[in-house]
Amino acid sequence: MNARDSATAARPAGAQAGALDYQSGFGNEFATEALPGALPVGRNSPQRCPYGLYAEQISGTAFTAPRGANRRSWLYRMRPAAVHRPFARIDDGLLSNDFGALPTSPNQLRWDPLALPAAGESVDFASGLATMGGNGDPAAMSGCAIHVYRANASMRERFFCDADGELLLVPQLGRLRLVTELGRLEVEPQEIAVIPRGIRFRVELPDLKSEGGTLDAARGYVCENFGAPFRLPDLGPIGANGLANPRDFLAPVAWYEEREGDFELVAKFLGHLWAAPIGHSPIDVVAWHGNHVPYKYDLRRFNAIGSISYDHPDPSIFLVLQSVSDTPGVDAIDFVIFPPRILAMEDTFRPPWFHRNVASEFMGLVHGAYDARQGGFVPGGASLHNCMSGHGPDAETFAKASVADTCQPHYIRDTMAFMFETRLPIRPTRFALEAPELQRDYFTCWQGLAKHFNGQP
Ligand SMILES: O=C(O)Cc1cc(O)ccc1O
Ligand SMILES: [Fe+2]
Repeated sequence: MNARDSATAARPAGAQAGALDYQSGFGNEFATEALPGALPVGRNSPQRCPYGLYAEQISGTAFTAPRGANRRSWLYRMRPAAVHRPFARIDDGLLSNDFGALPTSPNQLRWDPLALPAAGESVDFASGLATMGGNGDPAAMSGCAIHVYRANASMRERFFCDADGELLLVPQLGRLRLVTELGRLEVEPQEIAVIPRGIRFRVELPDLKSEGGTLDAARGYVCENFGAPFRLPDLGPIGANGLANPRDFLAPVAWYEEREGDFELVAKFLGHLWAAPIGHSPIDVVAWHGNHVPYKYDLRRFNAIGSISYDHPDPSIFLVLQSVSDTPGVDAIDFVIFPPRILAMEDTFRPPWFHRNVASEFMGLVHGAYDARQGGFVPGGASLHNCMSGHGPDAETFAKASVADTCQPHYIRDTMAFMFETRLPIRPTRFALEAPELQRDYFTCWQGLAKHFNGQP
């Protein structure tokens, strides 16, 4: 096997080995080259590209999508993406888009952190994906699947790509180093990454003991978005700044590896996994430009906006990214976070209110504790409150918050919960419903909410 990469070939003077470079801004028209002059100037497809590279376009939206929503990138690479042997079906493992396999109940559901791979088995990111639930259909390009990944091996000879949707990755345990066609990104817990539909990548796990770190395995959550690519929401009366600010989104710079060998390209297509032999690394893009790009975002940079008078606002105030549906004002998916913040509302029951929503809520916890439910929801765990399922603070939280001093600010520190909130109900998979981690007694957290009504005002 012959191997070379662009960090060793073209590291700028003074750049630290291992530290990655990024370009900043959400949805920008980026331009980057790992070798000087590799990016054609003034046209996308010259008769002969510099360095003998091939020009290739990848589109993420319809060619005719309005300019503000249009996503595509031009890649200048050693071999076109077409160069691989035919794909054949492989075992889907715990990945599934069969969302109707078991009846979806209206019950509140919650899971303990999902078990990490056993020491004896080698599981990489692609084979460690387990689907918790989802809705819609990748063939209809609408809806989403919600997965967890549990992995204890880096991908080096295997590459993954998802034709069914873009991948929103939420690491909870251990960093991910995403080596993509467009360059490299490193994300740690409390950061997220988005890999656009179709982009090929492999995942290294730098925190594993086998890689010089301290962990036996990595774990995190994934929202696989079959529909319109995630975008930043409009801010309305909030103004020109706030929530997730565009400049905090980071895209990679061009980076390539020149490797030949007996590699495998795994593709997710129409809900199933396929694999093709490939004789070279597809991470061979020397230069690119465009806006169909992977990106990362540090959730700790989120500018949380809330009530400074009274009442607990709707959680849409914590919207990071949205995937819009065909109905104006109704998102197919909202990615919402519950970051550290200061509660100042006076004469208010400050935690989330009791509620039933038309949208469906899958929640995960990356760090710390969640203010609405004191016990049982722990980092790496998950909950699902589907359309119209009643939920809210547990009995313990209700008791405390009902007598709290609301003349004092309350500092919520050390927390990072998130929600994949979807327009359609989320149907849990067989894996999720039969998992030993499913908390069969979850409903009991509300049973202590006694009747206090006594006919007196
Ligand atoms: O159910 C939850 O804990 C999430 C949530 C939080 C909030 O502040 C308001 C509504 C809501 O669904
Ligand atoms: Fe909720």
